[in-house]
Amino acid sequence: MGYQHIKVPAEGEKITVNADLSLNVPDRPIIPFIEGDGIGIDITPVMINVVNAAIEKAYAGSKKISWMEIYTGEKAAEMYDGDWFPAETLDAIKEYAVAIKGPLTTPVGGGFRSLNVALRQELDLYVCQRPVRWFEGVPSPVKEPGKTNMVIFRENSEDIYAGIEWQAGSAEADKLINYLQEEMGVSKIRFPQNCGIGIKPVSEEGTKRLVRKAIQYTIDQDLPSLTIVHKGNIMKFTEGAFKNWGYQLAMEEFGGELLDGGPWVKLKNPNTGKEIIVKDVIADAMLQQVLLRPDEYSVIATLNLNGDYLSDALAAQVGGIGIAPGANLSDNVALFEATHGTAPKYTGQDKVNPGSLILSAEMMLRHLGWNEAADLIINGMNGAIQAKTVTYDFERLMEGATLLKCSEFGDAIIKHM
Ligand SMILES: NC(=O)C1=CN([C@@H]2O[C@H](COP(=O)(O)OP(=O)(O)OC[C@H]3O[C@@H](n4cnc5c(N)ncnc54)[C@H](OP(=O)(O)O)[C@@H]3O)[C@@H](O)[C@H]2O)C=CC1
Ligand SMILES: O=C(O)CCC(=O)C(=O)O
Ligand SMILES: [Mg+2]
Repeated sequence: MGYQHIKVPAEGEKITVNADLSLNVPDRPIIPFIEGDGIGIDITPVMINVVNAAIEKAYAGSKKISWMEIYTGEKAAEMYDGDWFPAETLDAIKEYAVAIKGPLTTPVGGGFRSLNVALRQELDLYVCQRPVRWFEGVPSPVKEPGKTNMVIFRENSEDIYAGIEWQAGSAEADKLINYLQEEMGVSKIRFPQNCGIGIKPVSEEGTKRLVRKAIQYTIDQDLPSLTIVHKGNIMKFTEGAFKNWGYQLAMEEFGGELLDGGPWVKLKNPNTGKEIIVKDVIADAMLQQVLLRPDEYSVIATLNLNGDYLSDALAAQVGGIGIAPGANLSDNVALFEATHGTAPKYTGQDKVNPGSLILSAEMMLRHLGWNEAADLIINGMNGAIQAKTVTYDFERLMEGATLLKCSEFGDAIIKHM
């Protein structure tokens, strides 16, 4: 495919996806990357350096990534005459099947909609997978951070988060409010004049495809439980339905049975014969559960907005969003990205922690089956942290630590591989 601004590397081949959704990964795959806005310019080059070093060390030149820059956000707007979201970026991600991105700016309360959400929607990346684990030595506000070891499966395509909303005073908001009042008998809109309004779609199909991935992950990783997190007591037909469909799926597709009459479900891991408990917790209670009894939770399946909140809250328990990785997944495309945003006040200072994006790349390497390189990244991260050579976010909370710049922390990871 010919691109306008994307330069396809001369060397390298495409990753392709088989009918059974497994990947064919050449030894020199072309991997598209979006540098990202704000601190993207600091962390993305460091991530690339660390990944290249890990691959070189693991495979001594027999494998190598051909990086291909693609554009979204501020950099795209400059290159594509004000287009923040060029169509060829989407084409490239689809064509190359695996990509990684830095964070992108989203204006609050107006301006364009989130480019991050748009990427997930346009590519139907319906799973946002965010593992939360503690690295020994990382400073944490909790007493026993090692007890926090969870993987969030956040529904990534539906919910109030999808941005279907109209501004107060707009003709569209007035029309919808009028429709709700006149046609649907709604009398509970407290101040119908000058009232913004949003829509929260949650479907059976959207819920089940997310929960299916979460249960499969629980089975594949031999984990003890899956917790459905929802606010179904209040939003009965969206969040409550998410819970019900989740349990239903566990029973119908995974052979689950009610535990002590329900609603919890137990199912057998077909690989290990061990029991997996599928349970649910209401979202507000979950925020205190994860602090008070973190070791009772393992895999979490939740809706889009809950998952957004829970991701940052859980990340804080293990050291903060500076080391919180993630993946956005469809059945045939994977786009890896950090949990945090553009942290604009730190842009270009070579200061922030590149750990989140590096660990997102570590997930990407496992997705490719390049586990040896992924393991080296984990070794390097452990080594750098245990040597107390860390970026500002950890250094300010650690006794006797050495403050490193963003790029120096990347070098420290490479040194400790
Ligand atoms: N997927 C994406 O691309 C995302 C984009 N965003 C967008 O990013 C912009 C900024 O959002 P904001 O709410 O400030 O959230 P951010 O996640 O960008 O930053 C919030 C705070 O988290 C800490 N932090 C973030 N990244 C790092 C890092 N790499 N290392 C160390 N500390 C870090 C900093 O804390 P401290 O001040 O304590 O040092 C920072 O001020 C918005 O436009 C938002 O929409 C937000 C989330 C995800
Ligand atoms: O798109 C954004 O600006 C925010 C996204 C976000 O916070 C997230 O995905 O965790
Ligand atoms: Mg977020």
